[in-house]
Amino acid sequence: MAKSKSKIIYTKTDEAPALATYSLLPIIKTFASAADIDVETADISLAGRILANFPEYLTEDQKIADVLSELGALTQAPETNIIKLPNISASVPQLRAAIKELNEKGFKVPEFPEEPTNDEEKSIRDRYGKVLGSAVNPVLREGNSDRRAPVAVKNYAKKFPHSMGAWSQASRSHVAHMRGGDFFSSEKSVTVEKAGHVRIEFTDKAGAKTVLKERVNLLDGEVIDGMFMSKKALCQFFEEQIEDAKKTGVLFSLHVKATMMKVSHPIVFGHAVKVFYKELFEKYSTLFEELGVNPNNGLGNVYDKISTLPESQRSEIERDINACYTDRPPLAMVNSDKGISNLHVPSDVIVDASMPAMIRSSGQMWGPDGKLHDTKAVIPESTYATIYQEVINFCKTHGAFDPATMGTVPNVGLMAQKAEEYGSHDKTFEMVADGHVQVIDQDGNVLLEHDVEEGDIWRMCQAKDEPIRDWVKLAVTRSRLSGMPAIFWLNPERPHDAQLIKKVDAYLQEHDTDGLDIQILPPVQAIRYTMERLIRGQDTISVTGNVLRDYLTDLFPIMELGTSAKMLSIVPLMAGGGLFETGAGGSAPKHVQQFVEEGHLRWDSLGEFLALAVSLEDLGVKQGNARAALLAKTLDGATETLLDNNKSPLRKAGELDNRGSHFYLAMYWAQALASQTEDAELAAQFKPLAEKLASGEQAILTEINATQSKAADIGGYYLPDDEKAMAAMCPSKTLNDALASV
Ligand SMILES: NC(=O)C1=CN([C@@H]2O[C@H](COP(=O)(O)OP(=O)(O)OC[C@H]3O[C@@H](n4cnc5c(N)ncnc54)[C@H](OP(=O)(O)O)[C@@H]3O)[C@@H](O)[C@H]2O)C=CC1
Ligand SMILES: O=C(O)CCC(=O)C(=O)O
Ligand SMILES: [Mg+2]
Repeated sequence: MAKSKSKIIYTKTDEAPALATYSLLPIIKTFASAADIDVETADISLAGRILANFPEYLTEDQKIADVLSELGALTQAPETNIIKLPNISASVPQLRAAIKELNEKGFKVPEFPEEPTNDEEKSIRDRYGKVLGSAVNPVLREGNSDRRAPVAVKNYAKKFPHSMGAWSQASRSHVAHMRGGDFFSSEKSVTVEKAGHVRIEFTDKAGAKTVLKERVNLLDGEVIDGMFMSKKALCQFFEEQIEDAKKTGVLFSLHVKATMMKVSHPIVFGHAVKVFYKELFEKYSTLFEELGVNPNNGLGNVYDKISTLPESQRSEIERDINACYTDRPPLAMVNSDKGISNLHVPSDVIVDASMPAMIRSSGQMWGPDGKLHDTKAVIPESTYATIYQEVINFCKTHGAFDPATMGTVPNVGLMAQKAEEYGSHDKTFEMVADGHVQVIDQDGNVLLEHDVEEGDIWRMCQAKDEPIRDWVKLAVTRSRLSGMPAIFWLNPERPHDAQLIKKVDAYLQEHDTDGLDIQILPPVQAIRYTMERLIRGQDTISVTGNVLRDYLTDLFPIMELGTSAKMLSIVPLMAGGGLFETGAGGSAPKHVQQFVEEGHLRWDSLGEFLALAVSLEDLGVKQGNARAALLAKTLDGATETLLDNNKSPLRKAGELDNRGSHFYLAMYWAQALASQTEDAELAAQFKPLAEKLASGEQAILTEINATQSKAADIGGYYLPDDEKAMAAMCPSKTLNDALASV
């Protein structure tokens, strides 16, 4: 029987990585075809996902398949090999902007009904709910997370350390979190022995019952948690922190994850907006109600909604917005030139990336005056906020970390099957009245319960047993392979962690841990221990739940490497396949802005190079494709050469950018293939390309440079025009012709 072709699925996403793909994919396809590998693209962009969910609004030729669901199904097949680039986890303002662009391009998808008034609108709202926020990653991540800095990348960072802002002991920057009334203080957790199901029920003060969720299926040994955040405590906390920032003269900044925690965090964000602009929301409560202002979408939503009002009324409101600032502390700014603050939209400041960026800049953020200032970083939920204060304390005592000498902190993260908080969205509810929430099993036993008040955010989380077992195994495997200690960041005083610790203790027995240093420490101690080692150049694996996975895989890489985009980010799928994520960062919206204005894309595709190499290696091992293995080896060599020769993109127009960097990768890869001796046929195939690229170097760079320092037209933001984007991203005829000749 003929051996079936190997296949890599390469995702088409959004913003900077999508732009980079126009330039990188032709190179990847050229090389992969030599090993008989099909590289198939899969559109999981925000625009693509909107179109796939509303076929009946589209003409026949506008319809596209629901690729995300197809990929989700494929994660269960052992031969699956997916390269996943970062995508937009859309906030409501982003979703609206994408819908508007699609409408303008003739795709008649419906408006997003924020407050549906009839069944049809409700159904549209629900369907958009599947597109909103972090809607891709949880579908594809059917395995746990293995994120680390490859040795070559780490060595490069040590040799050419990026800048780190100095820390002063006099810094007044700090983290503020709640001391009560948050999820941490109300968490309850149980492990269910046998598979079954639960329902979530709310009973109001008058005894009337509402079923919040009819059925949640549970597997043997599943850990479930219930918890809530008190609206009163949260708003009081915001009030106190705003006052304190004003009194002490530091910037006020809010760090949440409204994109990934797509139900609970927009509500938290909205309360911050309402408290900060209290006088405004009080004075205009009726008008804002009529206009449909939703503070959960930020102050930007107020500006949007009042834009239709007559000039005089609008300027009065704008004056009142400005008046709020006199009694309030200065806000941390996203763009001080344009007056965009931290509270403008919920997707501009995302805690995983924003806190490390602040720590890297001496604990400071940009103020309204366009200067850096000490900052109060408000992270309401205390469960994980405490680790950032530890980092700040550490930097104040020891100074900034030094990328030239510091060790590394890889992460093994519990992530599979929507583990923990990041899978809680369909079980998160904003309480409509005071009352009582219960989680009741199939036999009528109450497993979890809480007294709640109107406006509280209640949620249930799940962590399944098999993923936990697989996570423990991955931690042991990584510790064995790397020789590094592995620390489970679990707090015995936290109910959920106490359940996990029992399982970790039990599952560790299934492995040979002789000679390994495996410990369980609460997060605050774990980070202290890790940092003490880190400044001595020692490496420590963090083994964490899903939220800390997210936080730490930006925090440490941003300090160690300058960006988390340079991480190897592997998800060994539990069904046997592989999901290879390209770094741990996001889709870098600022880079697109620069490309469109200046024709320079500073996006570094190193994450893509690394992911491609492990994806090829996986095909080599699992499908016995020797040429794939050779491509992997030579690609790794080419990436190292690229780093050694400093051919990563630089920041300014006129310097080497993403496209130029891709050219160098292609040249080094072709040269590595041409000079290897394991496969003479392959060497002969790539020799002419290697020669053409080497002799064409100046011409290629000149052709790319000619497009720099001027605006680039990509024909759209959420749905770029393929032809225009391709032309903008592949401007070198010499390079295009050379690739086509293979
Ligand atoms: N896996 C996924 O799908 C993920 C998706 N996201 C989504 O991405 C979007 C943006 O998120 P945000 O929090 O701003 O985080 P990003 O990681 O996208 O951006 C923060 C900064 O990190 C730097 N950066 C990130 N990637 C690269 C790269 N490849 N090369 C060079 N620099 C890079 C850039 O710094 P500088 O500007 O200094 O160059 C960038 O401005 C959001 O929609 C978010 O939901 C976020 C995380 C993961
Ligand atoms: O899915 C998302 O919204 C972000 C994912 C992320 O930040 C991560 O995996 O590190
Ligand atoms: Mg992250």
